[in-house]
Parts: sequence; C-alpha cells; structure tokens
Amino acid sequence: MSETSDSVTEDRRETASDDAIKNRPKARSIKPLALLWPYVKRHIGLVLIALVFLVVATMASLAIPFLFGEAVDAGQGGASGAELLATIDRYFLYVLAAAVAMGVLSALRFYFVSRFGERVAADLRTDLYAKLLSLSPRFHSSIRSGEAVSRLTADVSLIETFLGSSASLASRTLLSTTGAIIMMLVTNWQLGGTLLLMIPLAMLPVLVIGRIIRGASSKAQSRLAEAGADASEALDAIELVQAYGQEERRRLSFTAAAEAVFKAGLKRITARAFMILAVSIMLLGGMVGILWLGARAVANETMTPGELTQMILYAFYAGSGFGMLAEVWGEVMRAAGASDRASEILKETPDIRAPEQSAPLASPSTGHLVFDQVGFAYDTGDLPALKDFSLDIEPGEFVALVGPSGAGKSTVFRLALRLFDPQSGRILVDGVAAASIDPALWRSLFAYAPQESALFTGTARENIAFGSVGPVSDEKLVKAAKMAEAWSFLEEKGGLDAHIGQKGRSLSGGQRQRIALARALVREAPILLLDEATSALDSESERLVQKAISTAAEGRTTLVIAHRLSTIRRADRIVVMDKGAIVEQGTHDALVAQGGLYARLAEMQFAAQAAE
Ligand SMILES: Nc1ncnc2c1ncn2[C@@H]1O[C@H](COP(=O)(O)OP(=O)(O)OP(=O)(O)O)[C@@H](O)[C@H]1O
Repeated sequence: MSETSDSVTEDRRETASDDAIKNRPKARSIKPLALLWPYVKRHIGLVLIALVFLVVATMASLAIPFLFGEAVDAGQGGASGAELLATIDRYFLYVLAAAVAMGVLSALRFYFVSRFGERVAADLRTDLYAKLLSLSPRFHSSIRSGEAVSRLTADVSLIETFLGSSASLASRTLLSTTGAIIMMLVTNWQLGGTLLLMIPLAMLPVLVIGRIIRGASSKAQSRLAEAGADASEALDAIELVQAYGQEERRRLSFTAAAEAVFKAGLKRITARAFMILAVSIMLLGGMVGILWLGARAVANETMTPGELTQMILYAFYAGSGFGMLAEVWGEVMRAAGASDRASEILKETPDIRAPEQSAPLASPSTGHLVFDQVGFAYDTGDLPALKDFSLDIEPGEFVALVGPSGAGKSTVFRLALRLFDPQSGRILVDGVAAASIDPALWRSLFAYAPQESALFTGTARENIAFGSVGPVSDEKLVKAAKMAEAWSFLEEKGGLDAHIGQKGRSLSGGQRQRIALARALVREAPILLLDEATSALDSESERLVQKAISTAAEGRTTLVIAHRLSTIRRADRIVVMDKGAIVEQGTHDALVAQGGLYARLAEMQFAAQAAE
C-alpha cells in the first residue's frame, strides 16, 4: 500500500478539476496563504485532530516496509519447522496490524481534514458574498464583470481543495518521504545514499516536460475561456444574433478558438507521451538498479535479504513522494493566488459606511427631500456629473426631472439612494443629513423603480415582495399589484405564483415596469424615485403605466426621471437639467412660455407624437 495509491483513492477525488478553476492564476509565493489563518484558527480543534491522525497514520505506513523486512529475515534465520512458521506468522500478523491501523487512521484523517476544508470554504464563501453585497457600485464597476463571481466560486473551491486535500497530502508526503529517506539510510547508508542522489536526477525530465505541458495548457485555456465568454454573450443575445444574421461569423470565430485549443492539446499530449516514456524507463531502470546493487550487497553479505526488501519499499515511498510533491506544489501556488484574490475583497472597506452613532429619523417621515449645493464626479469622469445642485422637494410634491441624455438625472437618484456619496454639499430628509444616518436606515425612506425594470428569475410574489423589508402578506402584495395596474395580467398568468421567466423575460416591457412599480409600492416608503422607461410603449400600456404612476405618487413625495409628456404634464414642478446643473424649473406652461431648453425638448416630443 503505497502513498500514491492511498492518495489516489482518497484525496485526489477532491481535487478541483474544472477548467475554470484550473485556469485561475497562481501566486508567485505562498505568502498569501497566511491570510487564511483567521479561518484556520476558528476551527483549530479540527486541525489538531486531523494533525494527530496524519502523523500516526504516516508512522503506521512507514512501519510496514520495516516489518516486511524483518519478516523476510526471520524466514532466513536458522530456525526450522514449526518454530520458523510461528515466527513468520507472528511477523505477518504485525504487518497486517500495521496495515489495518494505517487504514483506520487514514480514513479518520481524511474525514477530519476534508471536513475542515469544507467548513472553511463555507465560512469564506459566506464572508465574501456578504462583503460583495456591502461594497458600493464604485467597487463593482472597478472589477471586471464575472470576476467577483469567480472569486466566490472558483477561488474558494481552490482554497477548499488546498485545505481539505493538498495541504494534508503535502504534509503527509513530506513526512513519509523524510521518514522513508531516514529509514533507507539507517537500513544501508551506502545503497541508501546512492539512491538518494539518483532520485532528483530521475525527477528532472518530469519537471522539464511538466513545464512545457503547463505552458501549452494555459495558453489554450485562456483562449478557450475567451471563446467561452464570447459564446455565452452570443447565446444570451441569441435573438439579436439571429436577427442580424451573425450566426456564421460567431461560429467561425468560435471554431478558430476550438482549433487553437486542439493544436495546443496536441502539443500537450505529445509532451505527456514523452513524459510517460521517461518516467517508465526511470522507474523500471531504478528498480533494476536497486535490485542489481542490492543483489550484489546480499551476495557480499553486507546486506540481508530483509534489508533489501525494506530498501526497495522505502525507495518506492520516497520516489513517489517526490513526484507527488511536485504535483501538489502547483495546487499550493494556485491556492495562494486564490487566497490573495479573496483577501483583496475581504480587505476592502465599503466607502459608504454607517456613522458611529446614527441620527434618528423623523417618524413618520414627511418625505421632505433637499439637495443642498451638491457636487459630484465619478471616479472615471473628467467632468463633474453634478455641479452645485440644489433642489428642495416639498412633502407630497411630484417633481419631474427632464433634460438631455447625460445631463445627470440618474446621478441625482444614485446620490439620493446613497449608492455614491457627493464630494460636496448635503442631501437631507426632514432636515437630517444623509451622512449622519446609517445607509440602510436612510434607504428605507426610498422606494425605487429603475428604468431597466430589473426583475429576478422566479415568481411574481418573490419579485414584488423583494421591496418589503420584512415578511409581507399576500393581501398586501395583491394590493400593490392592483395599484400598479399589474394584477389584471398577473391574474391571467396564475396570480402571485406566476413564473415571470428568467429575469422577467416572459413579460412585456410595460408589464415588467408595472411589476417594478408594485415592488416599489410594497415598500410603503415616503419618497418614490421612478426612472421612467425610455422605450416606447403602445398607447394602452402607456395609459396603464401612467395610471399606475399617478396612484403610486398619491400621498408620497415623488421624483420621476420623465421622458413622456403625459408624466411631465402631471408633475407639480418640472426641473430641467443640463450638464449636471438645473437650468430651468417651473410648470409645463410656464417653461414653454419661457422658450428655453424645455420648450425645445417639448416641441421635439410633440413633433414626434404628431408623426406617430
Ligand atoms: N458609473 C459611471 N462612471 C463614470 N461616469 C458615469 C457613470 N455613470 C454616469 N456617468 C457619467 O455622468 C454623467 C451623467 O450621467 P447620468 O447617467 O446621470 O445622465 P442621465 O441624465 O441620467 O442620462 P440618460 O438620460 O441618458 O440616462 C454622464 O456624462 C455619464 O457619462
């Protein structure tokens, strides 16, 4: 029972084999692994138990060749007949006992080590996700799309493999290889020493060819990953791809990537074939060498046949141990890379934090929202997105924000919701500044319906209830759906249990908006922020959405980014923005009479409507 077969049956099963996981970059040193220490410390009891079983199991496995050797020599002794048989029986009983002990201890070690790996992975995943959810959109826009999810899944899997398998395998192999080397030298230092010098020589081709294989794999894999991302984007937008007749172009670019992967694969398998050749010759040649030198030593009587048996078995332990260490090393470095990336996220501090002591909010809030000389620029923006922006929205007022694209309308919403904080000025509700309040408490003042009515895969119930802070009754959900003019179509689709498809795709644009409105209404917040969809709705849908908006606005302060004249006309006040500043405000009629930017925008809308 060698280390190799032992590890194949137990631990390697746990090794991360997924391509996405294998392609995660490695670290240059093992230093980042230290970042896992707090997680290890949390479960130190499990680690200690695993460590005890690891040491004892390795010792039992090292005892086996020794007992074998003793058994062989006992058979060679002068004794004969019944005495000889009894000695042989006794020794083989010892070997059997050591083998059983090793089996039991290895099983226990496997259980505790793997359990530890799973435990830490679960803790780490939970912590990472919680941190990702707490970080502001600023962080999320700085990280490549998909990368955050890869850190949550692939990187944590790598760490899990490391803690639950590779780390134990590496320390066990290190322990048993060192033990085997010592035992080789103790058994016969001349032969042991010679073999020891030969092992690194035998490892050389494995290391060199291994490097070639890895180089070929990583290039091909990154090409495949790119092609995969392309394919997933194309399949996600399959309607667009087919409508534009882009199937052939997409197919060809994927085929080119697939062929490149094939060529790299060919290089890899050729190198691997040479590796098999080299390893077989080295292993068999080594064995023949030991037997040859050993046979001569036995003939010269400098060694007993039992010692030769021991030597062969220990040499096998040491040889396979070196091979295993080389292989595990890659996994260790990959895990170090993964913990580096995971800790990068864990170390991040959310830039929008709760103050030490949150100021109290007026209860109930009147919904009096004030922007006081607010100035804000995005990290990547050259120009400020908002300049000296001041707006006082009275409780219950309905204000429409209008202005050309890029004027800063959505930015006003983002700041109100504290997804970003302004660089200058203040935002207040009922006279209390946003910065003095816990962001979660502050956000509870707002109900928000975005332009791209983001819905989640699931039922209408889940999507509408998303707006509520605590559990919410079906009655309330239905009431919100009715107010948002969403109930009539939902009822036909099966009510609250209606499945709305992946990201709500089985609904029409107008229906999605009304579900998003229902979601905002369930929140019963004093201020409603509504980003009206720009896409054209048919007149019936538009009528229903408008009716829903009017109902929603009743009794609460409402700020709408408005694109439709019907919404704008309904507003108590229209605020016209351009280049991050308010340029005009007033009622529709007053602004038209003023003949400024609004009058031009309104004229274009009328012309467009007349043309329809
Ligand atoms: N995440 C971001 N990072 C950097 N710049 C941004 C970001 N979001 C918006 N901007 C920039 O800030 C400015 C204001 O954008 P904003 O989205 O508020 O305009 P908007 O009036 O809502 O436009 P639209 O009507 O087209 O939605 C624009 O110049 C835009 O390019």
